[in-house]
Amino acid sequence: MRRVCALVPLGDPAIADPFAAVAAAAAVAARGGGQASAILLAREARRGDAALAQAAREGAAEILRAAHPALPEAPQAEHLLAAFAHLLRTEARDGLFILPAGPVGEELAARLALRLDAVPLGRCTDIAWEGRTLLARRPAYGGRAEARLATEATLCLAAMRRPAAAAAPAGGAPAVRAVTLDVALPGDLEPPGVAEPAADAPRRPEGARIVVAGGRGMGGAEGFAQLRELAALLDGAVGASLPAVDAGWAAVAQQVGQSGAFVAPELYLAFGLSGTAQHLAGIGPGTRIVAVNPDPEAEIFRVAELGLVAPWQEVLPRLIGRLRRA
Ligand SMILES: Cc1cc2nc3c(=O)[nH]c(=O)nc-3n(C[C@H](O)[C@H](O)[C@H](O)COP(=O)(O)OP(=O)(O)OC[C@H]3O[C@@H](n4cnc5c(N)ncnc54)[C@H](O)[C@@H]3O)c2cc1C
Repeated sequence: MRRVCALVPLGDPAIADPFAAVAAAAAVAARGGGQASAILLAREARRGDAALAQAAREGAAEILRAAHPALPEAPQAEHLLAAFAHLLRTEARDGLFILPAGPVGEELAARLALRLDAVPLGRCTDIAWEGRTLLARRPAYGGRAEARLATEATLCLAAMRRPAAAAAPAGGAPAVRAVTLDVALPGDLEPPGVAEPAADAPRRPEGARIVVAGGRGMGGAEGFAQLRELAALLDGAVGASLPAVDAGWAAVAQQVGQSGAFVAPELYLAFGLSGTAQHLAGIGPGTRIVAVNPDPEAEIFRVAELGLVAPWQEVLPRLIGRLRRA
C-alpha cells in the first residue's frame, strides 16, 4: 500500500467538515493494513493546535502542520491550490491524497491533479489496493450506476466523505512536523461574488443539528414558509430537493443531494420528498430520518426511522402549534 494522506484546509467556512478527509484517509489506510498521514494547512501554525488534536483523534499517525502567513483569513481555491501544489511537490511526491468531499474539496482535488499531472479519481465512495493497483469506486449517472476505476499511478487525488465507521485510532501520539511555506500565492484576486451573505440569507443546512426538508410534495411557497417556521422553532435549517429549488420555493444553497449540499444532522425531517437516490446521497449515514408522505410506497420510508403516511398539511401545522405552545 502506498502513502495515504489527508489534505486539510483550515479556516475555510465553505468546508463544513475538513476533518472528514482524515477520517476517510484513516479508513482507507486501515483496510490496507497501514496508517494515514495528514497535512494541515492554515495561515498561522498556532491556529493548528486544536486541529492537531482533532487530526490525531480522527486517526492520523503522522501530521505535517503547514503555515503560510500570506494565506487570507478566508482563502479562495486559488490560494489553497498554490499552497497544496507546493506542499505536494516539496514534501510528498507520491501517494493517494484525499480532500474533504464538497464543492471546495472536489474542485481542489481535480485542479491539483491537473497541476501535478496526477490521476483525478473524483468523489469516491471507496478506495482500496489490490497489489499495486488502486481500485476506486464512485457514483455515476446520478447514482444509478457505479464507476470502478483502476490505476497503478503513483500520485492520485480523490475527495471523500466521512466514512460510516471510523478507523481505530492510530495509537500513541502522532509524529508532528511543522513547515512554513514561502511559495508565492496569487494576489489581487477578485473577491468571490458572494463574499458577504445578505443579512436575510437563509441558514445553510450544512452543520445544522436538525434539518427540516421539503420536496415537490410541498406544492408551493406556502408549504416552505411553514417549513421555515418549524426550522426556526427547532433551531434547525431548511433543506430542499432539486425540484423544490427549481420551483423557486427554496434557495440553491438549501438544496440537499448529489448536486447540492451534503448534510449530516442528528435529525432530518422530510416532508413531501419521495426519497430518490440523488436526494439521499446528500444525507449522512448516521442521520435519523422522519418522513411525512401520503404515499405508503414512497422510497423515503425505506430509509426513515419513523414514517407518517399523511399529507404534510395534516402534520406540519399541528407540529408547529405544539412547539409554539411548549
Ligand atoms: C444528475 C442528477 C443530479 C441530481 N441531484 C439532485 C440533488 O442534489 N438533490 C435532489 O433532491 N434531487 C436531485 N436530482 C433529482 C432527483 O432525480 C429527483 O428528481 C428529486 O430528488 C425528486 O425530488 P422530490 O422528492 O422533491 O420530488 P418527487 O420525486 O416528485 O416526490 C414528491 C413526493 O411528494 C409526495 N407528496 C405529494 N403530495 C404530498 C403532500 N401533500 N404531503 C407530503 N408529501 C406529498 C409524493 O407522494 C412524492 O413522494 C438529481 C437528478 C440527476 C439526474
